Amino acid sequence: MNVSIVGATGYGGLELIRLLKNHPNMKIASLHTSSKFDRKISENHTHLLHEDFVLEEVNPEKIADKSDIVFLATPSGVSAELVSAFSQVNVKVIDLSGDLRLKTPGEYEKWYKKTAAPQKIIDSAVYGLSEWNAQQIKEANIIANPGCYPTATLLGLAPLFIEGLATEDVIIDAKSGVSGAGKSPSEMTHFSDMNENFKIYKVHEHQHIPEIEQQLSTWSQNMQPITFTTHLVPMTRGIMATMYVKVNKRISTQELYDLYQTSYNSHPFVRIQRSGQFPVTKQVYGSNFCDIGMAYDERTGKVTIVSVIDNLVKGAAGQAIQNANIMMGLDETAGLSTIPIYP
Ligand SMILES: NC(=O)C1=CN([C@@H]2O[C@H](COP(=O)(O)OP(=O)(O)OC[C@H]3O[C@@H](n4cnc5c(N)ncnc54)[C@H](OP(=O)(O)O)[C@@H]3O)[C@@H](O)[C@H]2O)C=CC1
Ligand SMILES: CC(=O)N[C@@H](CCC(=O)OP(=O)(O)O)C(=O)O
Repeated sequence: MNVSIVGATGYGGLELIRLLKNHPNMKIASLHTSSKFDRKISENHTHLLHEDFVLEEVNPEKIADKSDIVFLATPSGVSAELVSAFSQVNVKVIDLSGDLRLKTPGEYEKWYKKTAAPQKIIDSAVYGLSEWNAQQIKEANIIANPGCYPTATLLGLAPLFIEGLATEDVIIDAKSGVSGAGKSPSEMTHFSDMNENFKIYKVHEHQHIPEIEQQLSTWSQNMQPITFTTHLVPMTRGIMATMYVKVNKRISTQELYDLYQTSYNSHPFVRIQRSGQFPVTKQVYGSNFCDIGMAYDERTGKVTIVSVIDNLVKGAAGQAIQNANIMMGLDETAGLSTIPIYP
């Protein structure tokens, strides 16, 4: 089947190209951006030196003529505008931005400070947390691919919430590599400001707070606001979310491990660390894995959970392809079974 990528020159789009190159059932039919039309993608991205793709402008009808699926790897605000046109032609949409994730347009406008997509489109978009929403993803025409931090966080919290063990006291302390901020340089990501530095940012105002709360509230009736902080660390890729959850009964670390193993044993991209051990970001680098470790603290009655992903793969392009596989009835691992890059 054929696919097109809008936003192909961005970090998420380039990662889609890298992964789709080895996909056994999907072929890239066209690449699109808002600039550099008719130029080869390799002109600016020399790692693609021998790839012949020529960049095109965005024309939904022409894209639908060529492709079965379009990936929108565009900044927030863009797909809210584009998606209506795509919904009127015969093509499935996977949106990597935050535009279609929040079910209430007012919430989107409050956190993203942009105009929301039409309610009808938001209603029809399925939240693409692959491991927990596969049934709906199979039937969807529009997927809202989860954010990078929410992917790591929600996969790490799901078993505790679904099992009814979590209480209202949830703290999520998350860190990201700089590619999470996209390709445009800014003061925050400038090398000399970033190198040998460690920064907290968007305190109490990160746009992923409502996304995480929205999904947690589908698993738990008495959801309370979460504490969620984000940090930028001097590495290119990788997210680590360290989570602290007060549980409503004593549970051993071995029992927790058994719960997580059972929850994820049919999900090839979630790997549970040996009991009492914790993952590092490098063990998932360049791969679609989410690795999780956890332990119970007898002194506080809290569980510490650590979840790591590559923000550009499981946090963006990889999960988008996993969702495309599920939507199209393919093996969910198709094109994604690469081993992480190490060292
Ligand atoms: N980076 C990450 O780790 C993650 C990103 N995301 C989300 O995925 C989306 C893409 O992120 P990322 O790749 O990092 O962003 P980048 O800023 O790196 O890339 C954005 C891309 O969108 C294109 N673009 C911008 N405006 C338009 C437009 N009006 N029409 C068509 N194309 C347009 C740009 O093209 P050009 O400049 O060539 O015109 C560029 O190719 C964002 O919404 C982001 O929040 C989600 C999870 C993780
Ligand atoms: C390191 C870094 O800056 N990361 C970005 C993640 C952006 C993102 O993925 O945002 P949406 O998917 O919600 O558009 C951030 O914290 O805003």
